[in-house]
Amino acid sequence: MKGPYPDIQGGGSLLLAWQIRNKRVLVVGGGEVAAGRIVNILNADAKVTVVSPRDGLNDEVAYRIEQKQVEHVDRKFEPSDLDGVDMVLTAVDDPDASTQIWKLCKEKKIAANIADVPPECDFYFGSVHRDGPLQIMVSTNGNGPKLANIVRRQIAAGLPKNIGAAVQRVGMLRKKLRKVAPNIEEGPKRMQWMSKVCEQYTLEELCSMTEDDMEMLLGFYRPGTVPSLEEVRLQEPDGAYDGPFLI
Ligand SMILES: C[C@@]1(CC(=O)O)c2cc3[nH]c(cc4nc(cc5[nH]c(cc(n2)[C@H]1CCC(=O)O)[C@@](C)(CC(=O)O)[C@@H]5CCC(=O)O)C(CC(=O)O)=C4CCC(=O)O)c(CCC(=O)O)c3CC(=O)O
Ligand SMILES: NC(=O)C1=CN([C@@H]2O[C@H](COP(=O)(O)OP(=O)(O)OC[C@H]3O[C@@H](n4cnc5c(N)ncnc54)[C@H](O)[C@@H]3O)[C@@H](O)[C@H]2O)C=CC1
Repeated sequence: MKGPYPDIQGGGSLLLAWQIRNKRVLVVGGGEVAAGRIVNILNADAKVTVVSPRDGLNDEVAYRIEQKQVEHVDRKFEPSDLDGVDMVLTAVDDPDASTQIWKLCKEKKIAANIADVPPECDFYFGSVHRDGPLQIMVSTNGNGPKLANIVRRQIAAGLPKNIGAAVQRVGMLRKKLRKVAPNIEEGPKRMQWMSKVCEQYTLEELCSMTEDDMEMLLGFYRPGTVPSLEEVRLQEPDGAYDGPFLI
């Protein structure tokens, strides 16, 4: 019999938003695959070290090194490279080296992605769409990386143009709200109010919210009710809003 709870499908992977900021990531190899990995982890503000002989670097990786976006160790991998490292990504054209690194990572319990050996990966990369603070990742769980890319681009094409900006504005408002209603016991009401703002305002309205609008809106803060943005702006002393009601 079908129960009231979600069915378990199994066989998937756990998609998470890993907070790797300021953690140390070791990239072994400096070719095309490494270049893609480096973009992903720099976008998450990690501290990146690339171990790869200089003559094997592709142009993009060489550029990252030259710009000091990553540190570079100009030689092949050595086990001591794993000291103090939080995550390892290998992208080398040498299966024996990959396997050696994977074994060492297992011993040291360091999470690793071994680009050429899916069964040895603790996690896979996915195809990621990024728009400001919004990220959308598509995974086919190893079945079809190119298809992941195609699905991701299709999803991105269907998104509202200003969705990233709306997310950024909502982030600002949530931060300010926590200052206005900081107490833990206010949590459920605060969350309901925030959900209501997101549902009630259009994306255009969310994007257009200035800091003055936010301060004024929060001045109205009463759990359970959300005034329209028009009402909020009418209260602003600097006449920030000159819509139809001001005539
Ligand atoms: C398992 C996984 C482990 C991992 O690397 O994390 C893995 C493994 C392998 N990929 C291979 C090939 C290709 N990979 C791409 C592209 C991407 N690969 C990515 C992820 C993943 N690749 C993980 C599973 C993700 C999932 O299933 O959803 C993406 C999504 C993310 C990223 O790499 O950052 C990125 C798109 C980025 C974007 O769109 O933005 C292309 C297309 C291209 O290059 O244009 C091709 C050629 C076409 C094809 O094969 O589809 C091969 C060699 C196969 C062989 O030798 O035949 C292996 C090894 C194997 O399968 O044995
Ligand atoms: N997961 C994925 O999305 C994909 C994985 N691959 C696999 O990833 C691997 C790397 O691919 P590419 O970047 O295109 O190769 P590449 O040949 O462009 O680069 C390999 C790099 O590894 C370096 N290297 C080799 N041995 C090393 C060692 N012992 N220590 C440090 N650096 C070392 C080389 O100097 C070079 O910079 C290949 O095995 C390929 O089959 C390929 C395409 C996609």
